[in-house]
Amino acid sequence: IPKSLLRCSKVHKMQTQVGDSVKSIVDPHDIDPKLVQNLAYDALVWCSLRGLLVGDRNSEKSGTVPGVGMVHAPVALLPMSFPESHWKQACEVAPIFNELVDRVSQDGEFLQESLSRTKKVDPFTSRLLEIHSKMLEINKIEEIRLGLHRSDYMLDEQTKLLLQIELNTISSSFPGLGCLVSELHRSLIQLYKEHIDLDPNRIPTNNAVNQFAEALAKAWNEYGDPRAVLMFVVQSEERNIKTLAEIDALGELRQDGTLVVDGQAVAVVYFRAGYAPSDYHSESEWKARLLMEQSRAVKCPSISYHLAGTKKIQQELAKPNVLERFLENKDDIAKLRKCFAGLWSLDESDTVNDAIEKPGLYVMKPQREGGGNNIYGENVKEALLKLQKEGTGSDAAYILMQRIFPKISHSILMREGIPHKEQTISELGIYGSYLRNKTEVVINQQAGYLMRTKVSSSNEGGVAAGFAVLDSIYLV
Ligand SMILES: N[C@H](CCC(=O)N[C@@H](CS)C(=O)NCCC(=O)O)C(=O)O
Ligand SMILES: [Mg+2]
Repeated sequence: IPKSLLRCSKVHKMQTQVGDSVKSIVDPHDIDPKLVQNLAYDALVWCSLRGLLVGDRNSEKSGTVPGVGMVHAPVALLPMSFPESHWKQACEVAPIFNELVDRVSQDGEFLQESLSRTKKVDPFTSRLLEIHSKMLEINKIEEIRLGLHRSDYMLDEQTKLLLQIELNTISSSFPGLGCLVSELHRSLIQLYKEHIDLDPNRIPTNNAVNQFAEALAKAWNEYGDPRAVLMFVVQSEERNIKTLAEIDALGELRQDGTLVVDGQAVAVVYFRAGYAPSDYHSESEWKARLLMEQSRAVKCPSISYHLAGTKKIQQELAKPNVLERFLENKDDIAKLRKCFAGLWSLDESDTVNDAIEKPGLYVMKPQREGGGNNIYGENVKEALLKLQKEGTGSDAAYILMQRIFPKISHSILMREGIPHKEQTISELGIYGSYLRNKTEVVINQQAGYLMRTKVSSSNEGGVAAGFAVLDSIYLV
């Protein structure tokens, strides 16, 4: 570190009482500006060398030619402090949520019944349900089931409750980049240990990408055909993998149920697309989805896993006595219930009226994935009044959820090479991997984490959507 820095005063340590021990955490906004510049520079070099990169929206070549038009991923400069007790709680419920998704996925009647009114007013979810119905009609059994989930939480400041935002069962983003951010922060703290009094070991190890890859590989192994491939389904303009349209054009189903695409048998289909209406440009994509679902290939997710991850199912599972339908262990049920935020259908008129009066306390959610779809603040009131006026039953396309208010923290967000001091809130995602073959549970584990930090004034969260940055956690 340049000598000039060594004269910097030690970074303020903000003493905070956590439980009975005094822990020191650094307030990033107190860090000497010169030190911030050096931290930022070293962080950018690290990102460049270690592939903590994303496509650069400003470069027209980005996304077409490998390695061209990249920029460092939007990251926080230092990790976000997070209570160790809540970290442990989030890790502990991961395998229970994995098992719940699997049990729910096997209850076709529950899925169809819970989504029956949504089916009438939400064309996209209706198409998914049609594929699911077809599978029920042919009594399709998915013997090998693979789930690569991410359960997202916010820590409610007032109640200190860790509350689940949603459980993603399809295309759970950033297992790869999330691991790298933990390593970046550990390296920076190590490098600047003379100036920043933090312990790199308080950043939990994050092995999400390897654990996801291991689950995909083991699913391929369970399928049992060494010549068969693992196929990623992605949005167009990506390569070496397939879009839904290509699968329709190149895919076929053999008599024995083997899925063959472009002449190759497919053992595992891993969806990193197919979760949004925009992924289905025509009937071609829907035919591809059905073709894959009808096949023996292991789908990640299957149509049932996909439906089990809808907000409507999340809301139904939060109703009294519903978890008891799927899980036996009372302690497990209690652990899940403890992290359920308020969740209501729009049939509950008291709640709807309260949301019209106090819209800021609610989030209104359609059955959509991929970010940018939820309704906040005054827009909740307008949307509810509009639905009441229309009276077309379209309210079944939405759920209402308690708005969670996490603690506002100081953070320095790196965007396009520039550090920005911001007031932020964060959302912790815990990855879970689950692999089952008939009655054998081959994998059921917590598989790393993703911390996303965004400017506190922003309603939407997504990193890809450009609101949040990738972060890691510092246990306090
Ligand atoms: N391009 C697709 C993006 C897939 C996607 O949006 N996934 C949802 C869960 S469904 C998600 O994880 N959203 C949080 C990521 C963020 O904050 O931007 C991919 O990566 O496969
Ligand atoms: Mg989601």
